[in-house]
Formats: sequence, structure tokens, C-alpha cells
Amino acid sequence: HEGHSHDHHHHDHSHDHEDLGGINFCGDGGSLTGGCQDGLGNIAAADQKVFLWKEKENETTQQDSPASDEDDSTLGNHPWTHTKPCFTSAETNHTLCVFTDNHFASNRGASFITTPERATFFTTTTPFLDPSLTKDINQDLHRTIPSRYEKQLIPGKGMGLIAKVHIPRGALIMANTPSLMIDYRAFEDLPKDSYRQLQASAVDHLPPLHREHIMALSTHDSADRSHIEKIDKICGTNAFDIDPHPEDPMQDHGFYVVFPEISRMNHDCRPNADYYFSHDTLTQYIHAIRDIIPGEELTLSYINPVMKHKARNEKLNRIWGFQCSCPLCTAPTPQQLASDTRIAQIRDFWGEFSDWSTDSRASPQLAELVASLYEQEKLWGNMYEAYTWLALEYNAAGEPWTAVKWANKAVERGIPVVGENDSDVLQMERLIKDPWAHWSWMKRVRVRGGWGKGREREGEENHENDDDE
Ligand SMILES: C[S@@+](CC[C@H](N)C(=O)[O-])C[C@H]1O[C@@H](n2cnc3c(N)ncnc32)[C@H](O)[C@@H]1O
Repeated sequence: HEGHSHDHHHHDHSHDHEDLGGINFCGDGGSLTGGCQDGLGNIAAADQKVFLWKEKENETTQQDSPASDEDDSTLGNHPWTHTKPCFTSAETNHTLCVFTDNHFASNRGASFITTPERATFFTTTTPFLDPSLTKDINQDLHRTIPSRYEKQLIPGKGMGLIAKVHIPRGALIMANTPSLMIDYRAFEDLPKDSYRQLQASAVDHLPPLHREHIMALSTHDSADRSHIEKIDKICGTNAFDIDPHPEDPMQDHGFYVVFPEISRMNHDCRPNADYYFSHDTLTQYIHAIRDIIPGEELTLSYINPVMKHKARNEKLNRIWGFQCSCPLCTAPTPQQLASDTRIAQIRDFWGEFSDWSTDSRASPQLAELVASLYEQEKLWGNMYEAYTWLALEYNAAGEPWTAVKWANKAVERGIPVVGENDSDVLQMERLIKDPWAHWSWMKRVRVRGGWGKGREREGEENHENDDDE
């Protein structure tokens, strides 16, 4: 209830959206029916006032062709330079189109594959309303600040990024706005052929330099493919999962998002950098989670790092097609078994800290143990969680000064990995200001000190809300 989840920023780096194939196909067996393709007419009929950007009918089925430079943004009062093609699922009746805004982020451009309703929602969010928010974020196509790393061929991994200078823990390494932002609904509602055409058009519509940048990304292997297949493979190898904007009315489908500069970072099970996405700037931020010395490769974990060796390797192999050769995965067997044992312990304790009943084993000592296990495991991106639990457990035990010490550490470690507006970070800031007024104050003492009452009394459940005001 206190809003802390152990892996909420560790979504998989990418999803094998192929797994979703076969559900909710447009028409039977994935074949397109007449009513399936070219949804633009339908959209306009549905709501002519909102969707002023309806395009000329004869252009709507164009697919595998290079981007046209024609800027049709004058067609309506909207940011989109392209709003085609579209496909409508005969089964769900959802229409999905490509929406490209080639002026986004100082003319870098961004392409969305989503429903017209969601595209319109995006235009009401801060990054679209205030162009100054995305002005100098991307430092790849047009650089104004010197880079801290360089791209190099890494034996056995393809390209990768190597630190050129010392990068202190907490430093910003890079940030990107999306190139492609694909509604998961596209994979669910449309047949493969259709969503692949949307993906290719989304890339083709971007400004030329940006488009080349994406086309140069890894497809994992070097097999010969058509343009459309190649783009699908680039998406599958390089996309991150992003949750919906908190105010987006469509909360049940997230996005599959490609950030080309960030995509050059290879995987390590114990990485030196971590990422989070901010909807306020529509930006993925990468920060160092420990000090990095010149010559070290910059790495991210593509998966939740708190998994045992076998599970990690299976997932990496299934989705990205490589055998993990990171230091942890190639350590001598006894060390790997010890690591797996620590992982199992960590996972066993996770639930305890969010359980505020007398059943919970949580205590300051248990939080100390988890912090120690995280440290031994070099899970630097997770340290803020352990510090958050330490702060809460010490406060819940009635030790405010120790609680404030850990809350400060949680904030310091949390900002680079979950962002300054994350609910855990904000909560720790409130605890620092006034531990006695925080909902956690004496919480375990009160619950455990009751006369055999197994559970806390009713009406005491919603501390998070009391605390917010
Ligand atoms: C997001 S890209 C990373 C950049 C990529 N190496 C490139 O050349 O653009 C993901 C792909 O990089 C390769 N890769 C990433 N991490 C790796 C690792 N630890 N070991 C081997 N290959 C890796 C795999 O081919 C994977 O599908």
C-alpha cells in the first residue's frame, strides 16, 4: 500500500511481442478483411471534430515506400506531420495508425503507432505543449555537449559503448526521447503483416538522419531481410517497455519504445547504469549507478536482475538470442550457486516489508540483511529499495534518527534510477522532513504491541493518502 514495489522500474528491456501473435487478429486466421485495412474513413466518420487530420483517401494504404518529405501538418490543427497508414481490427474495431511529428524535440521527430484517441491524448501532455522541455535532451544526432563515451565493436556483443572519462555514480550518461513508440495494442489487435507495415512506415516517415540512425541498429544477427522484416527485427532487439502515462485513460496497454542511442548499450546482469522513463519530458534517462572508470563498457540489465542464473540466461536467450557471458554468468560454479542462494533469500523477503500485519517478519535487522545481500550481489540499481525499507522499518520501530539517515540514502540512490518524482522518493523526502508525522512512525510497535489483535484495526489501512496531504 505504501507504493513501493521491488521491481517497478525493472520492466523487461524488451518483449518478444511475437508471443502475442495470434490473439485478436483482424479477420480470421490473420487475413485482412475489407473492413480491416485503412481505418481513416472510419475515424473521420466516428468523430470528425476531433480528428481534423483525416487524410486523402488514396494515400492511406501506402506502405513500403520511402518517406515523403511532404509536410501535411497544415491539414489540421495538430502536431502530426503524418497520420498514415491505418489498420482497423475487424474483431475489436480498434484503429491503429502511424502518427509522426517531425518537429518533436527540436525537429528530431518521433513516430507513434497507436489509436487516434491515444494520439490525441499525447498532444495534451507537457512534452507536446511545451517544446522547451525536450530541446536539448537528445545528444546523439546533434550534439552540443561532449560525449562521455564512444561507440566501439565489443568482441562477442556487436557494438557497445565505452566510457571515455570517469563517470561518477549518479551522473547522467544520456537521455533520449522516443523514435518509435508502439502501442502494445498493435501487437494484440492486428495481424503480423499489418503491425509490421505500421512499424516500417513509422520509421520511413522520420527525418532522414534520424531514420538512418534507426536503420543502422542491431538486428542481433546479419541475416538478409526485406525492409519491413528488418525494421521488425530492429524493434524486437532494441525496444524498451514503457508504462502508460498516469493520466492516460487507456491504462491496460503499455508501449514498446525504441531509443536509438540507448539501444547501443549491451546487457550485463550486474550493470553499471540504469534507466527510467519520465512522462513529463517523454524521455528515457540513463544514469551511472556506480563510479565508472575510463575504458569500462557502459551496461544496462535488460531483465529484472534479481533472478537466478538459469532464469536470467533463458530469458536473454529467448528474447535477444545471446548466451550471457557477463562476469556473474561466467563466475566459477560455487560462486554462482552462492549468488543464486542470495537471490532466493532476497526474493523470499520481498513480501515482508509491504506486509504491515503481525504476520510479517520485517524488522530493521531484516532490512539490514536485504541491504547487505543487495550489496554483495552488486545490485546498485536496487539499493534505494533496501534503504527505503531500512528507513521505514527503523521509523516503524520508533528510531527516527536512524530512519532519517536511511531515508537520505534512499533519496540519493533513488533519484538516478527511478527519478525525482517517483512516489518512493517523494515518500522518503517526507519522512526526512518529519519522521514522527510519517505514517510509518511506530507502526510495527503499534501493530505488534496490541493485545493479541492479529491485524491492525480497520480504518488504519490508508496511510499513504493521509500522508500525501
Ligand atoms: C539493444 S542491442 C545492444 C547493442 C548491440 N550490441 C549493437 O550492436 O547495436 C541488443 C543486442 O546486442 C547483443 N548483446 C547485448 N548484450 C550482450 C551481451 N551481454 N553478450 C552478447 N551479446 C549481447 C545481442 O545481439 C542483443 O540482441
